[in-house]
Amino acid sequence: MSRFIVMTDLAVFLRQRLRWPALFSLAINLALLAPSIYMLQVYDRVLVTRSIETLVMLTILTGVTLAAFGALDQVRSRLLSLVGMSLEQRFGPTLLSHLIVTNARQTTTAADDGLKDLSTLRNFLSGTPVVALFDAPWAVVYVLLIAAFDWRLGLLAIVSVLVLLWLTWSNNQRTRSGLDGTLKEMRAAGRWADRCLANAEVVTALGMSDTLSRRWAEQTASVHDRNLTMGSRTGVLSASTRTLRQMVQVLMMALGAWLVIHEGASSGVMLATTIILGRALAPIEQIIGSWSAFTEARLAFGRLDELLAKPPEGVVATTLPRPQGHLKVEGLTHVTPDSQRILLRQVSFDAAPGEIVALVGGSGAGKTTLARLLVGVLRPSAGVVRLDGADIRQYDPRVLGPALGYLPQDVELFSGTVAENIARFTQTPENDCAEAVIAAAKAAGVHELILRFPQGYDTQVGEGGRRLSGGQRQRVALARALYQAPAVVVLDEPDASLDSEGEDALMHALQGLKQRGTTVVAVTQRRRLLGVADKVIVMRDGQVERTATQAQLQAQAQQAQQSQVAAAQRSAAVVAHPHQSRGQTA
Ligand SMILES: Nc1ncnc2c1ncn2[C@@H]1O[C@H](COP(=O)(O)OP(=O)(O)OP(=O)(O)O)[C@@H](O)[C@H]1O
Repeated sequence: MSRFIVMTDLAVFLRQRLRWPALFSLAINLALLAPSIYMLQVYDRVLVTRSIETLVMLTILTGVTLAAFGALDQVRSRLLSLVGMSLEQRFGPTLLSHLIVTNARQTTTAADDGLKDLSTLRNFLSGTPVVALFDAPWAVVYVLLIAAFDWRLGLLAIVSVLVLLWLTWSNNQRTRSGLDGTLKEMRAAGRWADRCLANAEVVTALGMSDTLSRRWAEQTASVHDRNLTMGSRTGVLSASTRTLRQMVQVLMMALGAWLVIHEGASSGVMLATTIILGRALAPIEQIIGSWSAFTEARLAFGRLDELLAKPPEGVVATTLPRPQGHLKVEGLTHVTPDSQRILLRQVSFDAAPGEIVALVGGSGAGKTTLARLLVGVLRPSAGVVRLDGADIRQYDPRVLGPALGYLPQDVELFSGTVAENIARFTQTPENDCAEAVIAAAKAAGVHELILRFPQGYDTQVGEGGRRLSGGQRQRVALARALYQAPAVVVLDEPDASLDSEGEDALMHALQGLKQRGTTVVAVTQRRRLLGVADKVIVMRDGQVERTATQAQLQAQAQQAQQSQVAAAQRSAAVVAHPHQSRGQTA
């Protein structure tokens, strides 16, 4: 169905919420006619009748109307700010969830752009340019009013409005693509700076701050150049619009004066129509003056609308029960969405509850990619990951999330306490999850370590978990992966930063998972972990090179040991009886 027929949530929300400010604009624009009517009455009535009483009455009435205008204008601004705020509250969480998922799937390079778009739209709604947008349609009413006084004055007003509208349109055509490009480049430069700041540690240690800053300056310089060109174009247009408006008002006055002289029209009409025309043209002039704000808001709305129009991932009508952990991987292939590079090709294997599968292989073999596909972070280009027979995409994320444990290669914790991180931030005032948190920590063999922290489970881990050491972070993250006893646990190099105590704890944790019937898939390079694996999958260039069971591995190891022993015996025999050995060989 066409998107023009189906109004998206965002469009519906804005349409509903902007109704009130639009209604206030009606009252405000009516009130703004007061000075023109006042002038008309003073010239045509008060000065003719010389009635002070009428003058006082008219002045009081106009004063009251203008005071009402002031109050209404304030309320309208407040309403618009409220719309902006509620926009962020209403769509912020949905948008962030969308962005987290799209960022994890690597289908976008700009996760935070959506939130920036939302604040652009909010700022636009709270600013002055939007007011001009509400006032601009009133130009039609003002022009008709002028025409009601005299058709020639009306004609001049129509021509002036049309010329200004044409200038606005041509400005849009000329700056549109340029502004789009500049805004995109500005965002890319902003993201570059954000990455530099996020990696401040390595940037400082390696003395890269000057070179990276220079790269950022180069990126922004071209944007500034284009901004300058665009700004001067808009500036020229804005100045011509202002001049044109003044000239048109002079012309209006001149035509009015001509009508007064030749046709006996009232001088009140001449002044009133000039003021009304000024009112009609002001919002159009303002729109041209703040064109970049309009373009930014339009682009932000377009992007948000498109993003929010997509149904959120994982919405399923039939909720499947929590899986038991029967994992089956069928012909999994993954191609990067941007470069179309094949990272994984036709990978298949299965694992039963209580089995430990070790994924091994050289750097870049595709182990991490496979781990990401198993937990649904990446979506396969072909093939399927099944849990208890169902494609993992058929599960409601609220069911699948707690049933999965994932320890990524680069562990990041979130600012909060150790307990909050282990509980995946699910604590509520009614449920502090303490029992489940301690159970997970014990299962991960990290309980004692946490008790040694200054505030135990309530220790703040700092941004990204920086207040903990690499090994501590990894062990707390393992507890997070084991929170609420998931059915399947995927561990990407869980032993990477562990000391011998940590390794012992990990081995113990793996034995515990096995006993509890948890399915474990672990990427590893260490022999020790291979010792507890039921199955070892060797990967190479994104493909399964070989699969071996623990029995086969042990048989191989035994064979290797036997052949080593045999070789050693042969060498020993050669040393002891060199002539015999030579004779045998001959
Ligand atoms: N988003 C991406 N775009 C393009 N190539 C990618 C992307 N992610 C990973 N790769 C490439 O895919 C290949 C497999 O990467 P992966 O991280 O799965 O390897 P790995 O076996 O886990 O390696 P390591 O043991 O070094 O962590 C690598 O050659 C990597 O360069």
